[in-house]
Amino acid sequence: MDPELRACLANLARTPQLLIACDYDGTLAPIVTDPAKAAPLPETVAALRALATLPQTKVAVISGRALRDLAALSRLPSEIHLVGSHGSEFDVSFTHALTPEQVTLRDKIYAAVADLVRDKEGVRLEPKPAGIAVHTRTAPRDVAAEVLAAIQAGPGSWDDVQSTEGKEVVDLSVMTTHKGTALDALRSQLGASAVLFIGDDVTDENAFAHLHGPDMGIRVGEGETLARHRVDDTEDVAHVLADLLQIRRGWLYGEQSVLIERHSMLADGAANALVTPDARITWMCHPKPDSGALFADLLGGTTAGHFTVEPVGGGLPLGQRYRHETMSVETRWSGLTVTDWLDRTHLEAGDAHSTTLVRELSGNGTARVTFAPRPEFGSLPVRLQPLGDGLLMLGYNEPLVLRAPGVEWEVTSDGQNDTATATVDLTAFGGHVALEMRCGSNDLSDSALPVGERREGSEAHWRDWAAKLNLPRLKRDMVMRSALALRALCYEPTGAILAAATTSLPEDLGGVRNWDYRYCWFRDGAMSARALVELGSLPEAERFLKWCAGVLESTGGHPEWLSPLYTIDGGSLPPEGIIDTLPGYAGSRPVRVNNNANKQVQLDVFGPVADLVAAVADLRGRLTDFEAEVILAMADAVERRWHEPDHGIWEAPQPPRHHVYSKVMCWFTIDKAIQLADRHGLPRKESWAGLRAAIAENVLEHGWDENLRTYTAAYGEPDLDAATLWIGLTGLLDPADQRFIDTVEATEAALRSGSAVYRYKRDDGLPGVEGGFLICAAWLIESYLKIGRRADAEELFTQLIDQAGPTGLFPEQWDPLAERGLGNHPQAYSHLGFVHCALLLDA
Ligand SMILES: O=P(O)(O)OC[C@H]1O[C@H](O[C@H]2O[C@H](CO)[C@@H](O)[C@H](O)[C@H]2O)[C@H](O)[C@@H](O)[C@@H]1O
Repeated sequence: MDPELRACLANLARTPQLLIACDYDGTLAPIVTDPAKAAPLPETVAALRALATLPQTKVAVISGRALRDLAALSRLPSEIHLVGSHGSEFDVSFTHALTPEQVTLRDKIYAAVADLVRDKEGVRLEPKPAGIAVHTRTAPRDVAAEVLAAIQAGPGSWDDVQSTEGKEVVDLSVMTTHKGTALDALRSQLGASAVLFIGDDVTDENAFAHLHGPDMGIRVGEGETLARHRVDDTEDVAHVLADLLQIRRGWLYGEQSVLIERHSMLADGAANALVTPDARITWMCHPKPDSGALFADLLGGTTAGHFTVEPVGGGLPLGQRYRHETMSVETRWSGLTVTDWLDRTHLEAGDAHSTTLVRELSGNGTARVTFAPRPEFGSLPVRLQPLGDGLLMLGYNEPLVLRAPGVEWEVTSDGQNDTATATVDLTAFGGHVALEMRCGSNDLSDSALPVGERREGSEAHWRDWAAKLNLPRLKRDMVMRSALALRALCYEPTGAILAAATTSLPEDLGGVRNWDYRYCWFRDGAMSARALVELGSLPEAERFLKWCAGVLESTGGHPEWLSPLYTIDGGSLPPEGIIDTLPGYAGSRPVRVNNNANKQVQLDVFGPVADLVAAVADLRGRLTDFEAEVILAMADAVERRWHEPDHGIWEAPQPPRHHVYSKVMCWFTIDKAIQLADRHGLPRKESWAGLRAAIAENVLEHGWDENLRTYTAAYGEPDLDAATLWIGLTGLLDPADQRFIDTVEATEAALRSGSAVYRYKRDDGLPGVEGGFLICAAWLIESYLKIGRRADAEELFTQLIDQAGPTGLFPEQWDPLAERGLGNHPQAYSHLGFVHCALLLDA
């Protein structure tokens, strides 16, 4: 196939809502002498049928034939829209749409044509609901010319009669529609974002004339045309459709869905990036981790942007690992090692806007490098210009260069975007090449500090930090990796902590449970910082609490009005949106940005923050003024709102309920405030003791279900929730109390399935089924320990270990049947749960 045609098809295949419309005779079916015997090519039918079953893909045939004849001849299934009579007949009851005058006129045409062609050798008539086709293909040439002239001078010239000439046919109709108007109607009816039209005849030119924007037209065979592309015959059409099917299917379902947990994260303390087990940068946002993606291959395949290094000879890597106690990742093949890391130099100089991704290639092999940045999730077409010691990206208002001295690039375009490729013989470079993608810079010159020194400096940051941790003996290295992952999710410039590095990795493969976690939740952030405090590191918690204090200020003295989450800068999130040009991980759509949960009421969020303040004060031995302000604000918020129903920790888009977990966390907040007053001199409020007792009494009475003999998810409702375990984990209920033991057992029975612990099983109003939550497994492990079931705790912990990817990172969830991770990655919840359990079990 012509490469330009293929490139355009590939672009078209990536439109969110595609309409494929084809003419019938001469396009799907080869032209034959007898119109009643025109059958479509079987390969064409197979491709059309398969295309029509794809999501976000519609198929239509727009023919000059009567709809009834088109259906009978083509035998196409009902999911393919058929339009007959040159775009007039959209359904079989069409004849009823003719006015009595049109019926009279059509019958007059039938009679006149019958008279004109009587005794004319080889001329065939094909009556249609709104007119008639006069075929001359089998007539002697002189007879054909005579009949054509007579028709044109006769009924073809009458008022309100439309005469259309095609291949050895003239069509007379009392309707004035044509294929262009039919295409317009289909486009709006089906909500197409782009259209492919394929046709072979003069009548198809009306459809080509109505194409615009990202649409594509293909003319079959000879003849003047408005279509931009041309193929020879109906067999070529079959090839085009088969190719389109393959490309679109790949795009919709994910060309290569690397298991979520197998991705490793690079980080510099502000930015992050994900790398696949075979050294493809598959995810990176710029200028901030919650900005638009520069590489969104993870959610849209290679066309959504990637940066790949591979050996020219191909083959799977020998392995991949983090360089010891750092956030640098090494991927090794025989003769080629790729070392990926994010340079901290700018950040340490106070520049949080710039990010440098360094990819060091070493060895004696030959590597192929493909650089395909696609800013803003691929919505900004870019050009790449070789310049000096590298490449300059054009078409993006953020400067970006790739420094690669001595590397020769070949730049190709797919019509929209440029891609740069290079073959690098490492021996010719002395065994080492450094590729530096500098985001936020157009400087291609050599840095003051050599790459090796910068790597040393960046790695020393992580190593020095890790060296100060109090790590357990149990699974020391994995806990270290979890700690580093949590540290890497901390956004140093503001102190915010991301819930995860990604958006829209699915909780249900192929489903719609895809959310954006690149923000800072009070709950998740506090729990993350708390886990690091448990490991002996205070700065992340101190910075996070400063971030909290900043956000609190923005409530104007109303901490009870806090949103559950904010941007990493402490701002409110814009409304949730969808990137409909991305097909999603393994076809899991939609890809969402922002998160509407920020408008929910979640009254539990004060508890983890209060717990963090208490842990920080205990470790430091003192409470600072701004931490005191934070805890007082949290206690005030609880006092004002604890009695209200809320949306709860899991953010289901459902009416608020009196969630047991939220009430428990309100109790926890006051309990921690009292503890801080006792231990660290926090000014005590008289009301706290009574408030704490009132909340406890309320939860213990209303959260209990006597029939089920368990605390449930919400007052008066029978569904269970793993978060309810916190009734015992906080100490609100003595873990030795039979009601807690019963709750643990009921939770295990209802929500645990093998190695997975589900958060709940109730219908949450969303389609699809999700995996077990790793953090819920951690809560159950802690609960087992609290009720003296150590062996069960150890067993579930071992199962949790198996859910980590090869470089030790955890996603949000686990599918115990498919044995694969689900949800955003790496997920702070999962890592903090793992750290906490390892510390508990190590004791
Ligand atoms: O819009 P189309 O689907 O291409 O229909 C246009 C006309 O196609 C048919 O006639 C043509 O195909 C016949 C079978 O191959 C051939 O014998 C004839 O010469 C062609 O003109 C159909 O019979 C007409 O009604 C359509 O108007």
